[in-house]
Amino acid sequence: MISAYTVAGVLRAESVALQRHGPTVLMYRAAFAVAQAALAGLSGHLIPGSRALLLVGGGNNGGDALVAGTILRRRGVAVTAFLANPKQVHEAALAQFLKAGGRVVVGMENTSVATLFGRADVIIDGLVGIGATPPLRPAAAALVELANATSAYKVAVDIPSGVHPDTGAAPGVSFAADVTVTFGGVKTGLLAQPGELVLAAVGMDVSAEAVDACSLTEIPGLLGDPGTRADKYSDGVVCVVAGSTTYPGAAILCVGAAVRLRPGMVRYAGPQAAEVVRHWPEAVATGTVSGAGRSQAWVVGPGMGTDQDALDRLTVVIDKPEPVLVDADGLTLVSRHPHLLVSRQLRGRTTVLTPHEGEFARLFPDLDLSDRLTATRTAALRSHAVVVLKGSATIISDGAHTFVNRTGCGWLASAGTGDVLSGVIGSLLATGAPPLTAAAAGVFLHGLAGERLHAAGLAGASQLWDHLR
Ligand SMILES: NC(=O)C1=CN([C@@H]2O[C@H](COP(=O)(O)OP(=O)(O)OC[C@H]3O[C@@H](n4cnc5c(N)ncnc54)[C@H](OP(=O)(O)O)[C@@H]3O)[C@@H](O)[C@H]2O)[C@H](O)CC1
Ligand SMILES: [K+]
Repeated sequence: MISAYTVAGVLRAESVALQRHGPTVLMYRAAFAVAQAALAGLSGHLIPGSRALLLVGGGNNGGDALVAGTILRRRGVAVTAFLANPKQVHEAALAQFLKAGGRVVVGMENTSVATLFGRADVIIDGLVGIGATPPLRPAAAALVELANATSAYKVAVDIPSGVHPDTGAAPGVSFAADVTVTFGGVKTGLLAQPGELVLAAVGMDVSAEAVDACSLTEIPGLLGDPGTRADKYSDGVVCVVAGSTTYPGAAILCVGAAVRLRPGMVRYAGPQAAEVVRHWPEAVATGTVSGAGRSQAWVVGPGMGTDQDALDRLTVVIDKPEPVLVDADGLTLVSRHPHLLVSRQLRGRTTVLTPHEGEFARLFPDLDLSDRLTATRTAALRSHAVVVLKGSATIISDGAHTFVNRTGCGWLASAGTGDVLSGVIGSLLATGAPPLTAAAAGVFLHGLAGERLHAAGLAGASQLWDHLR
């Protein structure tokens, strides 16, 4: 997890840095980092003689690309700059680039455009940075589309063009960066972007501007040391209300994650009690929520179905004073019966909601998911809950603070992994950890477990619990 900054914050820090160092120094440092990323992407190619294509817009982002191209040129790379708008270009950077032997191309009617893009080993996107708002204008969008269709290594300067620097929304076409080299501080809009992220310290101090401080140094403290526990109840009991005759697996997965993450006491309440105990003899299982006994946190919803019986179970859990995590079928039921959440809000009780995008859209139909950061923040403010919007970059927000998780891998979107995540977060909630911390740490650990499994050549939700810690 990393700290991120809005454009307004970066610009405030930048104005101080500009006074101290001057624009040329900042641009050179930025460009140097971009050139390094491009050279790293060219590894495997012979650097002298390899081809770089610069997409150059009219602002400083284009200037950065031209200076990076100048540095590459001096390393023997054949560099061509495509000027999106020849009437507006960073003059000083262009002069240096030409002096170093860079080539300039203007205009899409040029017949060699397709060859130019097709032959490039690396493409550097300096069309727009933080001074522009998407969608891209047609000329820039056309260049991005051409670039995205190639297999060249793609380096974005500061932010992939077409992506909103604050929100990550991409309302039109956007540059499909393999790596983004961003300057001074990570822009909040980058957090939810795929691809590698490199932060280049160009000499500005953004420390006063952090909006989303994402540090998970507290994870070891959350997990605790089993050897120091007074007894099995002392660091919190989680009760899982999940599963049904149709979906027994959800109960096993959810309980399993909780048992493996913090093997204190895990309770289960529901129709799969016998099955749960068969898999997890350490769990205390019962058929009904009312018979479950005291717990410090509740997880409700995975695989429980959406029938009357499920609604009855949900209603009992929702009434609990302890923190409640609602997932999966629980979320579907809440979207049909919104008063259930309102009753928790009115009493100031802690709730964590863990929707994927489909469930989110049912819960908050008016929120625009093309801007996932803002949608999650707004949902959290509106529901007085911690909202975990699952996806390739899971976003966790309580409305005031927002975390974006970058651990994980593609197959974590498969069936059952959400049940494991609920068990993990529920188990952390039972420690008494602040709900935002528990949710963010849970998502982080779950992603890490996925990465470890992937590295071991394995996949599948039921393997995840072995790799949680
Ligand atoms: N933060 C730092 O320390 C450093 C930042 N640098 C780089 O500077 C850019 C920001 O540069 P700026 O000149 O403010 O703006 P941009 O280059 O991002 O964008 C302006 C150009 O984009 C055109 N534009 C605007 N909107 C669109 C659009 N929707 N589609 C296409 N083009 C657009 C705009 O054209 P106008 O006609 O509106 O003028 C400009 O041509 C930052 O991101 C860093 O890369 C420093 O160089 C290093 C230090
Ligand atoms: K860019």
